[in-house]
Amino acid sequence: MREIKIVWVTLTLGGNKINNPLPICVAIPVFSILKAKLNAKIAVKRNAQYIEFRLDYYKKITEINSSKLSKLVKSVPVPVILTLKEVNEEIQLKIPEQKTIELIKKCIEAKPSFVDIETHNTKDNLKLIYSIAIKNGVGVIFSYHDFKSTPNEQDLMKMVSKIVKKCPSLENSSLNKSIPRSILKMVFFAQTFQDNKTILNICNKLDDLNINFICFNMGKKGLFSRIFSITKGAIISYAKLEETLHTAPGQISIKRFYYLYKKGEQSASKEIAGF
Ligand SMILES: O=C1C[C@@](O)(C(=O)O)C[C@@H](O)[C@@H]1O
Repeated sequence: MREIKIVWVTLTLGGNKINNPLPICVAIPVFSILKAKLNAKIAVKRNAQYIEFRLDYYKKITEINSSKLSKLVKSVPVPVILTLKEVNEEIQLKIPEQKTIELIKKCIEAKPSFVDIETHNTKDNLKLIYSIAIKNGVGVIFSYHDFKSTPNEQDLMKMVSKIVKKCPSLENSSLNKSIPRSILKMVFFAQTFQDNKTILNICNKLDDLNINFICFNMGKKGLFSRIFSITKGAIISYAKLEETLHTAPGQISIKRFYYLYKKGEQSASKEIAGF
């Protein structure tokens, strides 16, 4: 029975089986520094390989300093990603682009493994952040989010080449794949289960291009690609710590991520597909 399950995953995905631990990043909304540190520690105990601190949830975000940020960075023994979204509808937050850039500079001073910046920022700002980050030994994740839909494969590939041109460092990201300094992250919203297939095909293409990438679907119907993009070359996928701590639609807990990844059988796929 067990063998059948494993064969099913291989046949369905045609990808690589990832051995334990899975490259999961647990995204932690930072409501308070103390709580965020505690939650990050729990996530690491549950086998998180990366921790993302979402600073846009912090009430006094505009006053945050690099000593507080460095407390977050040092709180766990795994690579830390510091980021903030300029618009967070959940808590009605909107930060102007220039302020976001200032805050990301502060994040870099705290020396995380990565900062994560949205690709809709100007090319000059993306270049500026990348050059400061690299001087400080910090990697950059260039993020694109679509919270409504998943474009078709052709449009997605057009989008990839546009973003790669805007963030030129991505073109060279393959030079040192073992120490990624520059990662392309593209996250979409699945309206149908078919959108997962589109995204997994894009993962294959990005892998062929030797780009360090993260790519999956948000939303309930996007669970399949969230879980299995890592078998298609995506270097990280995202989960939450527990129910109340979500930072995006369709996130599941790290425990459930492991459970569904390991289950990998047809019944699981039905569940993942939201049938
Ligand atoms: O980009 C991502 C992925 C994410 O949107 C998710 O769907 O899990 C969660 C965000 O916190 C993170 O920055």
